[in-house]
Amino acid sequence: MQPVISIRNLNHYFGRDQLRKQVLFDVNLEIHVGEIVIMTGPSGSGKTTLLTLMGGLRSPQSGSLKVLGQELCGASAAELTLTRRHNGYIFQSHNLHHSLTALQNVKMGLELHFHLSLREMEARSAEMLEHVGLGNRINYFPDDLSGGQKQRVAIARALVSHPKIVLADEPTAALDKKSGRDVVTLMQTLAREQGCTILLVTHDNRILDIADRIVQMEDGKLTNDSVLNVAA
Ligand SMILES: Nc1ncnc2c1ncn2[C@@H]1O[C@H](COP(=O)(O)OP(=O)(O)OP(=O)(O)O)[C@@H](O)[C@H]1O
Repeated sequence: MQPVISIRNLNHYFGRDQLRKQVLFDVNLEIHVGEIVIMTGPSGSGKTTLLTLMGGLRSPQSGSLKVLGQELCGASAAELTLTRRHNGYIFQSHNLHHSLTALQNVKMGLELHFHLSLREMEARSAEMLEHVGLGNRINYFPDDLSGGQKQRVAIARALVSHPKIVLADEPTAALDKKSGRDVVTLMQTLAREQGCTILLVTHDNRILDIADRIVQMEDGKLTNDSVLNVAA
């Protein structure tokens, strides 16, 4: 079966001329449908850069990076935008809109899905909030929710459109041990239900066991790729 993400000889540079600095070196990686892959590595090793390239949030410069069969290296802005629509994103600081309720925040995850009516969007968003255990908080604003609850709203927003790929950057960094654990277990359950693929960047050793595979980044290079839950 074709990998969901296929990366070959990917290099990436920031800056120009004398300030040009290489941050990714000859990265090769394949991620398959339904896999949960965790990427770890020291600060500044290039994890977020790689994640944003895979998500179509920045343009790959050299090598090959295919997402769902689409080559992103040399892709147009319109093609990158299309790629972004296949993805759900979850970030460290949840990025919720403070002036919108939980329901309105989740509904934003459906706004590019033009075939749905407003009523359908609201119904699906409410159902998703129910699913993440916040059925009784749908009209709360983010400031009235705990850190773990906010992150669950962010998960609901990322998954409400049933994306094929979920990219998560340090989703537990701002959470205590129990909330962090709850959040990743929830991501794992939803991903299994929806058959989506997760790539999760983390420094949090407490959640490594949810991964099928752990890849290690060091100084812009992938140094290790270990398969864990072979039988899972
Ligand atoms: N927009 C940018 N312009 C210039 N350099 C950048 C930019 N973004 C990242 N870098 C540099 O690229 C390298 C990799 O950064 P990146 O954020 O990908 O690392 P990381 O492994 O995600 O780090 P952390 O774990 O601290 O988030 C670092 O040296 C960083 O300073």
